[in-house]
Amino acid sequence: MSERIRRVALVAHDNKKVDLIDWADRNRDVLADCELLTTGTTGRLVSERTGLEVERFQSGPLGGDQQIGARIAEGQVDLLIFFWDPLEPMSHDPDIKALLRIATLWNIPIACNESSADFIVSSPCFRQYTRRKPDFSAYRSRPVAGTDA
Ligand SMILES: O=C(CO)COP(=O)(O)O
Repeated sequence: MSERIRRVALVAHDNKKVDLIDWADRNRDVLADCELLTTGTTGRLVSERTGLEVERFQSGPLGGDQQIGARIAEGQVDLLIFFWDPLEPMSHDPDIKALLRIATLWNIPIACNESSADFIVSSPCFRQYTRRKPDFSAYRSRPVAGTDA
């Protein structure tokens, strides 16, 4: 069944927030048609600038990346736009890696900068796409030495 990108997670580090809110403003019409999930400060800035409604989680350092990662694992996110900062070390680096890892694992499209975000929203796949959902059934029931007969 073909689907459209509907649930979009928006996250940006402080040095990239201006880039993200400018991008969101430029793509306001596209995003108005989507459910937006955001980390705390990013969400406040996006909604202040665009007037769009967003579902805001905790700020990244307080667990917001993990909350979005959990939504991805639950199959509730279609696209991750995450303008992370490649020049600054972050206190919550493990959470950032985890978010990027879980999005990769679940085959979610990820844009880490403006150019990639532009490519994704202008792609025909944005409107109609069948994302292959990975099959992890082997992980749910794999045999573990010493525990299985
Ligand atoms: O730190 C973040 C992502 O790792 C973003 O968090 P904020 O949107 O709360 O600044």
